[in-house]
Amino acid sequence: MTGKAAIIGGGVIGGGWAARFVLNGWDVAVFDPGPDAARKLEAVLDNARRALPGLGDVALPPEGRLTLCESLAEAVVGAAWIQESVPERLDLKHRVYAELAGHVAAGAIVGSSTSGFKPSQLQAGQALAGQIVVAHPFNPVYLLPLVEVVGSPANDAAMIARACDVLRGLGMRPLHIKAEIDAHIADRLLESVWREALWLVRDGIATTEEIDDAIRYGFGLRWAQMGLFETYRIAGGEAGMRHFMAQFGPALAWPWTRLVDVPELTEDLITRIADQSDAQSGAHTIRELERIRDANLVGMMRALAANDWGAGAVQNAHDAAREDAAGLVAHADDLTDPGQPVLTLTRTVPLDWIDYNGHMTEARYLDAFGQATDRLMKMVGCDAAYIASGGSFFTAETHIRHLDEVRAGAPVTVHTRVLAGAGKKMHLWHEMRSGARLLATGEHMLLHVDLATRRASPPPPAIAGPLKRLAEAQAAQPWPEGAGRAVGAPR
Ligand SMILES: NC(=O)C1=CN([C@@H]2O[C@H](COP(=O)(O)OP(=O)(O)OC[C@H]3O[C@@H](n4cnc5c(N)ncnc54)[C@H](O)[C@@H]3O)[C@@H](O)[C@H]2O)C=CC1
Ligand SMILES: C[N+](C)(C)CC(=O)CC(=O)[O-]
Repeated sequence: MTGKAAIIGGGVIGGGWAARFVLNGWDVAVFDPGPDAARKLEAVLDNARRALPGLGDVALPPEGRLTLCESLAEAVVGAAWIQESVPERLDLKHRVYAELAGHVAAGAIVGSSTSGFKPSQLQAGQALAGQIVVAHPFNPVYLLPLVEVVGSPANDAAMIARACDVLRGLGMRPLHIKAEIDAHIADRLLESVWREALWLVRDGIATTEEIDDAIRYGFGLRWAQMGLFETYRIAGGEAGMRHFMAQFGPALAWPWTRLVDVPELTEDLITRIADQSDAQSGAHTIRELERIRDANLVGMMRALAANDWGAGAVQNAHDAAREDAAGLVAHADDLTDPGQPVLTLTRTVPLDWIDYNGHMTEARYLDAFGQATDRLMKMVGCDAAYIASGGSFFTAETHIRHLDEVRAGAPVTVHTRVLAGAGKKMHLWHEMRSGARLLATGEHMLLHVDLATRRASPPPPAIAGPLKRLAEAQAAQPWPEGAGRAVGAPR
């Protein structure tokens, strides 16, 4: 699902929204009267282009068109989604909604990025009330999937469901919060940790860096993949959550937190925090820190995707929903021209595939060819259900030729030929390209295996049939240059 989105306010968050929409194929119009808006928007987009396209295993659609508009009215013409991302001031947000009222289409959704206002506060006195909904994202909006969606009685359920569908189409994870509350869910949690941290700095107990270390070397990593309660369930040992509650429940009555108290943000405290933060991170510009953060997030989220877990599972669902549009065919018998090499991979080189030479590292060629092999297996019927039933293919031999280099952010495809597919054997030939450039070839011999005995065995007809048909259809193609070759000079 694509269309046109209008972003009102193109700062940290509006810029992130613009990037998420545009990189998912939407046309985007931004209105921001700030003098520096165009430069800041480009800087966010540059970083987003570097990080997001490689996050998933399936290529994103071609980028939409991005326009910076002179007026709010111009930006919202024809927009199906308007995302208000102006500063966190209710009077300002109200002024924006009032101006939108004459220009927004009847079915359009007006999402607000507000960190803390309730939807009924945003909607109060507004002609567009029924169209306004909280859509609270997390920075960087182009990478993090969570978006808190909060409506009020003024919104009908179908509109909220439609809003969630649009957000899912952008690869996001809408969390529909059923009751209105100041600061929604996530900012309540963040605010409580922040308050506690401010006390620790104010009282001279820890520096900003020590507090960050306490998070990032420990529980921050746990939270990133399991959150709070699932983590504590495990901390209760085999007896689980009840035991955890019994052990740590009494601590709730002890002075472990100053949560109800807020330290006064005196000039002295602000200066202390700003100075400590400069000492901690001042060696990097904000844009450099964003790139470091993005590379870390991409690596972590791709690790989560490998386990189909949490934020990684959201990315996998987005990839799966995009397969058709990216030209990937589900089953070999559905190919329009099975005589041609089959598209088995179309993706962007992700940040975590790059090595010290500044190009895609050798192990990732095998990773990419492995993904292509997995798809070919699936296409001939060797899918997850079949593997769970006790059969699969094992790779017996691989020969990769590295012919040209490729850098992060480059689009790559793999097309695959079945050189032989009979009996227990499946002989594959992969060609990896970036555009017309041939980057690598991969030749792989696989054997069908009975997973109970771990021994080679002939595949059942449901797999042998499609594999044989594909091999026969491609047999007329000339033998690929380089196939069957040994490494090094002939002896
Ligand atoms: N910064 C963050 O970490 C997060 C912020 N938010 C929320 O997103 C919203 C925006 O915050 P940021 O992007 O951080 O602020 P920001 O200050 O980076 O950007 C706000 C932008 O709005 C523009 N602006 C001001 N008045 C405008 C108007 N009348 N029409 C159009 N544009 C106008 C400004 O020129 C500026 O570029 C706030 O509601 C905030 O609570 C939500 C999630 C995270
Ligand atoms: C600090 N903050 C309240 C603006 C944070 C958010 O709203 C969400 C985030 O990205 O952390």
